Amino acid sequence: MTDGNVLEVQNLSVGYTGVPVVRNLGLRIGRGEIAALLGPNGAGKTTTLRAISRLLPVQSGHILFDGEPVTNQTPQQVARSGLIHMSDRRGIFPNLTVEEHFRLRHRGQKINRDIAFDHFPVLRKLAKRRAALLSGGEQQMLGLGRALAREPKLLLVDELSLGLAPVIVKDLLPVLRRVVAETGAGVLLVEQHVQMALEIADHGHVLVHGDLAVSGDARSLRQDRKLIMSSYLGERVSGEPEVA
Ligand SMILES: Nc1ncnc2c1ncn2[C@@H]1O[C@H](COP(=O)(O)OP(=O)(O)OP(=O)(O)O)[C@@H](O)[C@H]1O
Repeated sequence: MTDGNVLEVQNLSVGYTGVPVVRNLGLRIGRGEIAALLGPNGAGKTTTLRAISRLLPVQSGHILFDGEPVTNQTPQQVARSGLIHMSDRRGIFPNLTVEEHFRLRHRGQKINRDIAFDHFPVLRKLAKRRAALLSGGEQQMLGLGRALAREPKLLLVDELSLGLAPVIVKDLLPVLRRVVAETGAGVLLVEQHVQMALEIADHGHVLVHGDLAVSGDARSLRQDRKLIMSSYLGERVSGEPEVA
């Protein structure tokens, strides 16, 4: 394993039909690190993930994955190099069994089912069950298990918690901590549960209306709820937030 950043985003602007919704974004993720990308609805979090996994064209700026510029690469190329995007749609096929999900290739890649089953032993027991009959939490384990089974160097996770009870999310998030510790992968996590995300992340970034409002280490951000809240509300966040 070499030192350095698994992801470096420099001055990234990206959007739709030529109109940027994220502007001049900069962030880095080192090997074995988790970064939480936070912010209110419509801030541009999903758009940022889609640009990094090359699903959206970049308007300006650079994306370096594992030290290599990937701004001109396709989603297939970056996925083959280990940049795995778990979208909020989860990649679940209701009529396929759990086991069949691991026989599907993803963008031509083989999937190592045992990695998923080791992280989520319950999936082994549910191997013959159709995905449509799984609970929301089990489906999310399947989606995350499938992403992990592709042995990511960088994993982008969009709203793992979508539609799930907080207690289930609390069980799922620590798996990411274990994965980065064991494999040296990096994770960029978009999450609505701010405190939970900051508990497992190393760094936090708050995006508001497409601009980075706050960046810092997760522990400090966790202790500064006022700063996070005022940034979500689009208030002044440089220096001391103005809190009544
Ligand atoms: N396909 C699209 N075409 C045009 N505009 C879009 C498209 N997808 C998203 N947008 C707009 O881009 C902006 C950012 O959306 P994005 O989904 O990235 O935000 P988000 O921070 O992920 O929010 P949420 O938490 O609600 O998912 C929003 O104003 C949204 O309406």
